Amino acid sequence: MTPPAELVLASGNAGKLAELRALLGADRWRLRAQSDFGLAEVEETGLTFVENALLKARHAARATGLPALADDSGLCVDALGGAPGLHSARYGGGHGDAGRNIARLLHELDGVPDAARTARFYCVLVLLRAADDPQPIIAEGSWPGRILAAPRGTRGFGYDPVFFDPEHGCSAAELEPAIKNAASHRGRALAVLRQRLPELR
Ligand SMILES: O=c1nc[nH]c2c1ncn2[C@H]1C[C@H](O)[C@@H](COP(=O)(O)OP(=O)(O)OP(=O)(O)O)O1
Ligand SMILES: [Mg+2]
Repeated sequence: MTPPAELVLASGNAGKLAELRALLGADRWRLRAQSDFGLAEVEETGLTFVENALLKARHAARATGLPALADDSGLCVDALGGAPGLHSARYGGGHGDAGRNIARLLHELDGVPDAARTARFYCVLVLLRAADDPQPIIAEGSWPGRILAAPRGTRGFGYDPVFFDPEHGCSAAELEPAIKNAASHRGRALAVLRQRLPELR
């Protein structure tokens, strides 16, 4: 039995690492956190989710010499013209401060009726087999829902407490991790990535 191949996750987000580890399974790939290598986060100067994910994957692959998987994702709210979108991590002013991000989102949506609070989580995954891989594998996934008036649930991370999943009738933060992974933008993107990379099947 060949040992699982090592893959560095080009992310500083513990919630993404946990979900991608669960989604990939430990038998075929050993997903290493970039923090294991003391890697600082790269500045996300891209104008699209794809560009940012490519930036992150290239940076981690170069620094570690390993194949790299990056995730750039965000919450796109229709009533806000798709915002916070690419800027989801810094929407509240800090970086990755879910409390401030949610507080600003609820403020911006104050008075907007339920029917007009539609949104979707969006995720782009990029896998590079090596830093100079000329054919990055790119996959995307989208999860439709709507924004609650107040947070519900304690599971997951980021905007999960205010993201209502109509299919399950609860917030993403009220879902068991395996159920969220089966429904989420990240789970859907990984399913597409698997189809494009035999080694992931
Ligand atoms: O399943 C999710 N459930 C809740 N919130 C989520 C999810 N997926 C992304 N998000 C939010 C978190 C962050 O505010 C932004 C991603 O920003 P994004 O730059 O891709 O991630 P990040 O800065 O947290 O870590 P990193 O860039 O190192 O991967 O969207
Ligand atoms: Mg980021």
